[in-house]
This record gives sequence, structure tokens and C-alpha cells, in this order.
Amino acid sequence: MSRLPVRFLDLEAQLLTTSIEKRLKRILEEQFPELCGNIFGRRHIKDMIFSFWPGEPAVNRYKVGGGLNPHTDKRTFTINVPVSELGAFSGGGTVFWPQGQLGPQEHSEIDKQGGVLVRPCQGTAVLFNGSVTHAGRTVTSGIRHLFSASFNLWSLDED
Ligand SMILES: O=C(O)CCC(=O)C(=O)O
Ligand SMILES: [Fe+2]
Repeated sequence: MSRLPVRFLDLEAQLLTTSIEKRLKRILEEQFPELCGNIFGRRHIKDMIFSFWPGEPAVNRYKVGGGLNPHTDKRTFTINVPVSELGAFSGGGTVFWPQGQLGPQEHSEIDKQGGVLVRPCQGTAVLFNGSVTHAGRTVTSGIRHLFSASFNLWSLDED
């Protein structure tokens, strides 16, 4: 698996990322105000600032045999958006395990036993919290591209 930080990609990718960030904050604020209150200490988050994991937002590129071992992302949230059409590759997708059932660990062969495989179509975002163990399932043909960003939200004004 290789990662292409969005900041090294073209203007279209930067604009798409900005629109993903805006939509994400709007959806969280409008549809999950209580969750925002619990997590961020405020229900209005549109003016909050993203603090991303280094090198993110990024586009992950998985060639045949590429995948990602089970891990947690350790930020408040991660948003993943498939860039590839589902028909562009076989295998792939993200496997999630119920919290606490599987710690981050090395797997030579990613085993989705006990996990839930999510293989959404192009453009369908998946949002999860930073303590959920997940893995990128091995791609068996074609190439899979996935937009991925793990983040916290910060406020400049203390209130
Ligand atoms: O490949 C996937 O579906 C998961 C990607 C991922 O977990 C990550 O980039 O941190
Ligand atoms: Fe991850």
C-alpha cells in the first residue's frame, strides 16, 4: 500500500477534500448535535479546525497483494471515502471488529474472521471513531484507491 498525501495532489483533489471537510462538519453538527456536545464540548462545530494525522488527508493506493494490518487510528474520528469504483478491484474493503474484541496486532494474512467487511461504493463515506480496530483487506486484482483522513477538531476560542 502506498499513500499519496492530498497536499501533493492537484487542485481538484484539494477542492474535493475541502468539500468533504465542510460536509462532514455540517452533517455532524446538524444530525449528531448531542454526539458533538459529548465529544467536542459544543454542539456547533462548523468553525472548528481539523487537526489531521501527519500526511493526511491521503489517498491510499492498494495494488494486488496490498492491504493494511489491523490497527486503530487514535484520533477522534476517521473518514474513509472510496475513490475507486467497486468494479476496479477484487478483494479490498475495510474490516471492522467490535471494540475491545481484537487489539491492534500484526497479521501476515488479514483475517476477517469475527469482523464485519464493509465494501462501500465509490463516494460513500464511512466514519468511525479512533478506537475501533479495522484493517484494509488484501486486494486480489486491480487497484483500489481510498481517501482516508483521521482527525481531531480544535477550537481557537476557549469557551
Ligand atoms: O484500506 C482500508 O479500508 C482502511 C484504511 C485505513 O485504515 C487507514 O488508512 O488508516
Ligand atoms: Fe485506519
